[in-house]
Amino acid sequence: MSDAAYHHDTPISVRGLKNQFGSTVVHEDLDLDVRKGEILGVVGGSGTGKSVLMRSIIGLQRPTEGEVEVFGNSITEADPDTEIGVRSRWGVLFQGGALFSTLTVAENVQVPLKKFYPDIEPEVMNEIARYKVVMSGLPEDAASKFPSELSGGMKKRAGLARALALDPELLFLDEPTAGLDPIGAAAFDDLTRELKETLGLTVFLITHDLDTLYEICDRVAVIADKKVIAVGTIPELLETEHPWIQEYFNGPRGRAAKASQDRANRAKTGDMDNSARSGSKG
Ligand SMILES: Nc1ncnc2c1ncn2[C@@H]1O[C@H](COP(=O)(O)OP(=O)(O)OP(=O)(O)O)[C@@H](O)[C@H]1O
Repeated sequence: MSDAAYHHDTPISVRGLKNQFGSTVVHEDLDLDVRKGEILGVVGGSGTGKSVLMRSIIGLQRPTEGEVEVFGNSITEADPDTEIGVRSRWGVLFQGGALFSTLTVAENVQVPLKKFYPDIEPEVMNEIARYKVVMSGLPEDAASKFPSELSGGMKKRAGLARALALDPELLFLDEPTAGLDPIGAAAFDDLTRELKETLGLTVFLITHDLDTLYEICDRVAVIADKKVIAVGTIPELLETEHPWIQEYFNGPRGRAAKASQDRANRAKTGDMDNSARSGSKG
């Protein structure tokens, strides 16, 4: 494949990544490609460095070694201008939403707009913010509320509205369903899938939620032993012998999530009307 075609099909490419904090090596020789238009689930035990990987990709964490490219631009060696250009092409939902508590939801959504397009008229800013709020499944009146007035699920949606502010091509979600009840989590999964389909987004999604993996992820990358040890569809992953993968997907929670998806698939084809979420949370 030519370089240009590769970058077009592979918006994120990580090669030989190393991250070390003091004497603790979190990543060593980690490689990962994210394909255009996919939802890639990223899993791994606690502390395996999923968030550090995401921070390395979006340029918040300078790696000890290795190369990260986003849309063919080096993040690791970016000069400040390219970095800014690339940054406007992605949106990030951090763990817990990370909203500014002294700003309303609409003002939170406007933070990236003001940073990248400071000359937009205030009325247009307000209009865009309202549109993103509704697109994220919040009632329109949520725009004027403060984060403290929102439920956990609404805060996630507000964080998502902010992540969508700049019409990104790439969306980073760090444990979006953590702390949501099973119905709220399923609704958030549906929204993620809908946004991917309607906006053509590529999604990098860190999760412990097996239902999310089964329901919406096109492929799953597994982090263990400081690397991405496997990446593929869940059936492909199950063919590998790695004990962590086997325990994760074939353990009781993994089996419950699979059974729940099988039921949902049968319901879709009319066999049975039961699409209950397994409720398994990591
Ligand atoms: N800025 C930092 N300074 C020192 N150590 C750090 C820093 N950031 C992360 N770490 C360490 O790197 C390791 C990986 O952290 P990270 O938050 O990426 O894990 P994770 O896989 O996202 O975990 P979890 O599933 O629990 O959220 C942890 O041991 C953490 O303490």
